[in-house]
Amino acid sequence: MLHNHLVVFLTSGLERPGRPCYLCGILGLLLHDPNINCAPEICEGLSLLQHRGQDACGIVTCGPKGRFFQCKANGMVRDIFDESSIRKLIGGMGVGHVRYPTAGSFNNAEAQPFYVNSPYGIVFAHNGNLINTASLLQYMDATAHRHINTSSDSELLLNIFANNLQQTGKFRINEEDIFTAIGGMMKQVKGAYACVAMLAGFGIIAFRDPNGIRPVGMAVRKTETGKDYLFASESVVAVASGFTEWDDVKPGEAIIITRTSVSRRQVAEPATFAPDIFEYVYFARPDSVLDGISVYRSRMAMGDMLAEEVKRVLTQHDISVDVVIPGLSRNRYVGRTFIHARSADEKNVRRKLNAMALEFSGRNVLLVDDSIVRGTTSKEIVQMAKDVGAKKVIVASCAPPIRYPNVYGIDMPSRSELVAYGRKEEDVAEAIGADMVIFQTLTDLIESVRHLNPSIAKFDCSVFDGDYVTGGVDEDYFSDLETLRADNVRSKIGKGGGGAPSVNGIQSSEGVVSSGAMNGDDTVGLHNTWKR
Ligand SMILES: O=P(O)(O)OC[C@H]1O[C@H](OP(=O)(O)OP(=O)(O)O)[C@H](O)[C@@H]1O
Ligand SMILES: NC(=O)CC[C@H](N)C(=O)O
Ligand SMILES: [Mg+2]
Repeated sequence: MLHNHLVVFLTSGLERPGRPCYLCGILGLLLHDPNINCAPEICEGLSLLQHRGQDACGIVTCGPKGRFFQCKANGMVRDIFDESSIRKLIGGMGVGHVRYPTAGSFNNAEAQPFYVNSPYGIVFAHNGNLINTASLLQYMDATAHRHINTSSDSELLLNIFANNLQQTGKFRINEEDIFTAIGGMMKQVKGAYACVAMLAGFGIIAFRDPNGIRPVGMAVRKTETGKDYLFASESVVAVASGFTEWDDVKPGEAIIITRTSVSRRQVAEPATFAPDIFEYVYFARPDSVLDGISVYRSRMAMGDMLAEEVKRVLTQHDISVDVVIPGLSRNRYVGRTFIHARSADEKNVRRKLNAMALEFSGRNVLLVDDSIVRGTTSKEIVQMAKDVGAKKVIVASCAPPIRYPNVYGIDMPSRSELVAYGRKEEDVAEAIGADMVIFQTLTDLIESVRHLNPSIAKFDCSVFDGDYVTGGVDEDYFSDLETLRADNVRSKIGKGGGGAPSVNGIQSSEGVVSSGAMNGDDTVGLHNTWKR
């Protein structure tokens, strides 16, 4: 009975079209017919990836004479793009991005895709986070003499790529040169990066870091005249747009697609393949299949395993549970508010979820959630259950305690904000006001994902165990990350940033000089305001 309830609860979020969280989504599209504009489809695809990042979004297309057309700014896909801006994005190939920053700031100028004119004209979209930015910046400055205009690690990564391409010294580039350049770049950078790039008048390119931490895959669609190609963070985009043969980009692999050819090559030395397990716990859409693993099925398995653990712990403590939620009713029409202030988040939980007195009153309640990060949500729902008369409140978490920061592209609070940081499980229960908290074990979590594709030997579980698969993450880096995060939170709150930014939309006319409407951000950088 308990077992069934748990499974029902954990899957109750599965029909949701996406989850508010903090990451990035990337997309590339090449239509066989260059006379058909790809922007409407990229826009559709980005809206399917919106759950991966809600801070900024953008599309760059490549039209006749290899000319780029750009529209990007802070805001959600529905805010930035409308019929008029989409119509002006000309060309049959393009790149799209949805962003939540993990490096740099919330500045409009850091919205992606990024562009550099030399060599050849490159457009670039990145999901992930680099951990050796300090030395790379030094190299850019002292050796490569390339200017980086923002604090975004993605702009830096693009320039490292561009510098490697430059070194091939060719008048006209070919696939061999591109593979060589990406291989060179992979030797220089450390961290997580799933990327989609576009070379003016040439084609689109996808590559993934040697550990394959963040996802990206490819799919094909046959048309009457030839084949269209798609790159996307998640397979859900392919399925929704009639693409088939989804194929994950391999760790350390690069794929180049032109109108006439598809070339793929392992460009990095072999390394441990370790996709981020948090994609399965929380981030990815349940209807996606990442690295051969159905997110939906992995979540079902997590529910099964957690149910067993809960039964074991409750029996051990001789506690019985009368009701397992769903007993909270969710308001589906409340979006993210982009406010990180504790009090505001608390209020948001109450706007989103409401406890039903009938289910809770006088009973021992088991509340189940996918994860406990800062403890804001669980603390509030425990209090809500108690307010309507629950006797004992036990919280079960589908993820193990999160005790370490994420350095690979997920915006996680700094260590001191993590409720499980430096706390034993009993202390976490006390901090969130629960009578007991039961976490999924890491072994069970790994098993519930891994059994769906046993060929994956390891997952990045660093937020749970502090083991960073790339190595090279030192104390200085954590401190810098925490300072940056605190600055970003301060500047966002300082701007009174609640509610999705209201942005009017942007477009460039000719060339790639961006123009954009602002959401009150006072730093313009290379991003200009465009009024419709
Ligand atoms: O301990 P916390 O800091 O509160 O973080 C944990 C919560 O954050 C996520 O929910 P979120 O409200 O972001 O989105 P959801 O409604 O899609 O679950 C997650 O599902 C947990 O409920
Ligand atoms: N979440 C992400 O993947 C962010 C990408 C990049 N690090 C940025 O901050 O823009
Ligand atoms: Mg939640």
